[in-house]
Amino acid sequence: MQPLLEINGLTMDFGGLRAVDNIDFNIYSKEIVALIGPNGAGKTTFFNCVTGMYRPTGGDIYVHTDRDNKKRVNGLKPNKVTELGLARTFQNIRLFKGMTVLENVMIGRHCRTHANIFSALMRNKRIIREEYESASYSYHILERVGLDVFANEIAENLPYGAQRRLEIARALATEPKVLLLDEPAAGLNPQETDNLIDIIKMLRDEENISVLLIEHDMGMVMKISERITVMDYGKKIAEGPPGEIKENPDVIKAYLGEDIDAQA
Ligand SMILES: Nc1ncnc2c1ncn2[C@@H]1O[C@H](COP(=O)(O)OP(=O)(O)OP(=O)(O)O)[C@@H](O)[C@H]1O
Repeated sequence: MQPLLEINGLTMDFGGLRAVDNIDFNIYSKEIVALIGPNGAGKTTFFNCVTGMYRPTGGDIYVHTDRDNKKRVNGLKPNKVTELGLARTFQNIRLFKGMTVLENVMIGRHCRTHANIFSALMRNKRIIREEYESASYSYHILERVGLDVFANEIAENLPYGAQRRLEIARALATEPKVLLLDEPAAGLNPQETDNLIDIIKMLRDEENISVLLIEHDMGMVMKISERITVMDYGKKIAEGPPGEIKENPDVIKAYLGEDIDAQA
């Protein structure tokens, strides 16, 4: 089976610091995979390389566009990476706070429409139709993540947990094949975390989206992941199903006595 995302020997140096060290990683259709590791292990740098925020110093990143074709992602701008089907959220919420919830999702939709500054000024028939389609598609996404009731609210007035879901909705508007979530459960209460787990599973089961998440909430990681990749000091130190990872001596050592089993 072809992976959706194929990464070989990914390496990222910041001066003398090797933040990501020769990582191989694949994600396949309809998978939920967690990327874990202690603080500073290189997880966010890995995301930044994959999504075009950083140009890796070594290795190859490919998106399989169909059965026989793959496109090299290294060095592409973030918007081009998004067009290839990779979307992400960030550790810190990055919404357009003064805009409505629906408008925030419509902005995410932009990479799938043809609007530009000139066509928007002209407001020809095609643009008006596209705007309408973008609004109704975005509203549908809000329904999927349970935010449709807030569609016309200003984003910054939403409760924190709903703002986190809105970030996911905005990423979904780009029609990703793989969704990369950077600490999606940070700051959520247990009920909100359970709700997030349901949303992620729904995306896999009903929208055929694969999800790669960085997460420190081990309870969530163990509940949701089919596979876990563990990084430490930039290297991949383990990979496997949750049951194996919990028992892996290298992983236990990397967490320096943090009892990942007890947190699960
Ligand atoms: N832009 C940068 N310039 C220089 N060093 C960086 C840069 N970004 C990250 N680093 C360093 O790279 C290493 C990996 O950082 P990274 O943020 O990727 O870790 P992480 O696993 O995501 O950590 P956390 O779980 O705390 O978010 C750290 O030593 C960090 O200080």
